[in-house]
Amino acid sequence: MEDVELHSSRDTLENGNECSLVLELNEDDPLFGEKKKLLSDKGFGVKEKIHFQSSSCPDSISNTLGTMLQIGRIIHLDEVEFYFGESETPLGYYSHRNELEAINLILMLANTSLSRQMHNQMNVGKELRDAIIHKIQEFGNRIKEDAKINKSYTCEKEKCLVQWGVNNGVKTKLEIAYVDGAGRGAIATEDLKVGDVALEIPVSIIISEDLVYKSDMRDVLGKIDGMSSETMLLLWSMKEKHNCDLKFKNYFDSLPKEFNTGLSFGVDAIMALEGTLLLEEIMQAKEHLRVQYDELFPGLCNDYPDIFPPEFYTWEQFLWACELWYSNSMKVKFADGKLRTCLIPIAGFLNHSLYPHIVHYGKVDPATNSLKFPLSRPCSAGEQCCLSYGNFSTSHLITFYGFLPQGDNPYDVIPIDIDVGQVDGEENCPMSNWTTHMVRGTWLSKNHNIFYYGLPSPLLDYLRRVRNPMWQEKTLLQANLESELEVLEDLQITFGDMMENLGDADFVDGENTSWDVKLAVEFKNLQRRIISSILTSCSAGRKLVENELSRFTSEG
Ligand SMILES: C[S@@+](CC[C@H](N)C(=O)[O-])C[C@H]1O[C@@H](n2cnc3c(N)ncnc32)[C@H](O)[C@@H]1O
Repeated sequence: MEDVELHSSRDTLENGNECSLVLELNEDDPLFGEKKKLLSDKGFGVKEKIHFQSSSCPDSISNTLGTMLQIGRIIHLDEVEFYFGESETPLGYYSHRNELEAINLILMLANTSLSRQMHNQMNVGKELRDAIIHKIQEFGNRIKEDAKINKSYTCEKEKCLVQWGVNNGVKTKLEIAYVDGAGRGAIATEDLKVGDVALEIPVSIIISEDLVYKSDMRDVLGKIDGMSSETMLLLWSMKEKHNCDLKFKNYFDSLPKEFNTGLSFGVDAIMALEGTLLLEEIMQAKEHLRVQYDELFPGLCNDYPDIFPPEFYTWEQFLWACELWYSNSMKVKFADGKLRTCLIPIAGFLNHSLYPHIVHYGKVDPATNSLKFPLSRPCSAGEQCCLSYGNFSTSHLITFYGFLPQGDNPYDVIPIDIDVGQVDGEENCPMSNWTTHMVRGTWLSKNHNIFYYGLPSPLLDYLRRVRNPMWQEKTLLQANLESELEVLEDLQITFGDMMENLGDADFVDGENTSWDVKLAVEFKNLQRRIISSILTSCSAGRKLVENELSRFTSEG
């Protein structure tokens, strides 16, 4: 899961009856150059001071907010969004995540500004803040998800854990319930507003490397070359889960007996993944873990049987612990500035969503020495409250978390293996910095016109230059249209082959199919849907180009 930090902008205010906020692109942003150019194309600099006045005309605040959002969206673009971003999406914004980040950035600036304002400026600041909150509410209503809660599970172990947490200083506005298709989840017990803290966990109950350093494993593991603190913790948790008297008993008792991630896929599921990159991803991840296990065991059990009892350190238990850490750990930045991978009791019940309520978590508040989970959009009482685990593709979520998220995942990209870097005239190409190329479902793109076709511009520009090094711009010249046709034909061949490799569509018999085969088939169907959308866009694109080309023939 992600550690997210906001440091891309600053705020300021002016004297008099108007306010201003400053939105600034951070110079350390890895996409600084690209974003600077995009901002400039839209008429903005890397540091923009936006003025607004108290006004009886609501349109004025709304227009100012619109301008700030345009800048905020660009500031918060990640690499995938940037790659596909030129034509934005049918949603009118880049992605749900990006939109939520952009609005919350402006809210944070407005709040900070408001806290520093003179009395005569307060109304202006409040007007802006109300408009932002309204915008977030509107956005939230559009993306509301309906999670079905299964009331037949009483969640006794989970209740015990929450009670233990509360006794140890946890503050929560969530209760644990079974959610159809996602195991346990956290449900809001009251209406929660933007900025409300849904859950607060004191550092004292966070499971981090400090516990290993206090254990009898420390000296042995400390002597092993290349031993990471994550592996130490993994080995610690394999033993600790059998320790009935200890502090974290309630936590370990609440964990599933099996995790059902891609790492536990059986042979049938693996075979069902034939033709997909997920097959390779799972096989490589598992091979890596097997090598790691064989390096440590049975050696540690033979040499230190008291510290590493062999019955606790089988391959099956090692895999269980790996799945626990992959699917439940979070990276937390502590007050000392160090980032540690941790298990966090109770917070571990929060499920992932492509439309999350909570995106900024993972940094200990030094004032309270606790980890807070504040809302970036409202959550009504009875609604499941979700996190964003990070900007992950479905293949990553299946391999390490064992689920396929509901909705359109903008990170479901298919990388394209082409030899980059041999194109003449690259210095003239605005997108020449991309060293890898990819595609995703073309339904995610708004622009299906000629020269775009719902496909990413960096890829099309690259392929145009391979075909025609003199290719300059998107003009309806005969030579351009001819190379355009060739590019689309090349793509049709590449993706036609990919579709063929996936074989015929699979069907699952809901009742009799195991969880892993179901997941594998769902993933393969998703791949087919993406590739099919690309093939459809290519043929529609060819028709557009052929139509334009026919004018030359008829004119000639
Ligand atoms: C941090 S735990 C969340 C609590 C978990 N549901 C449980 O019962 O322990 C992460 C696991 O929850 C499940 N999960 C999280 N988000 C999900 C989602 N959107 N859909 C289905 N399963 C999800 C996956 O099994 C994942 O490995």
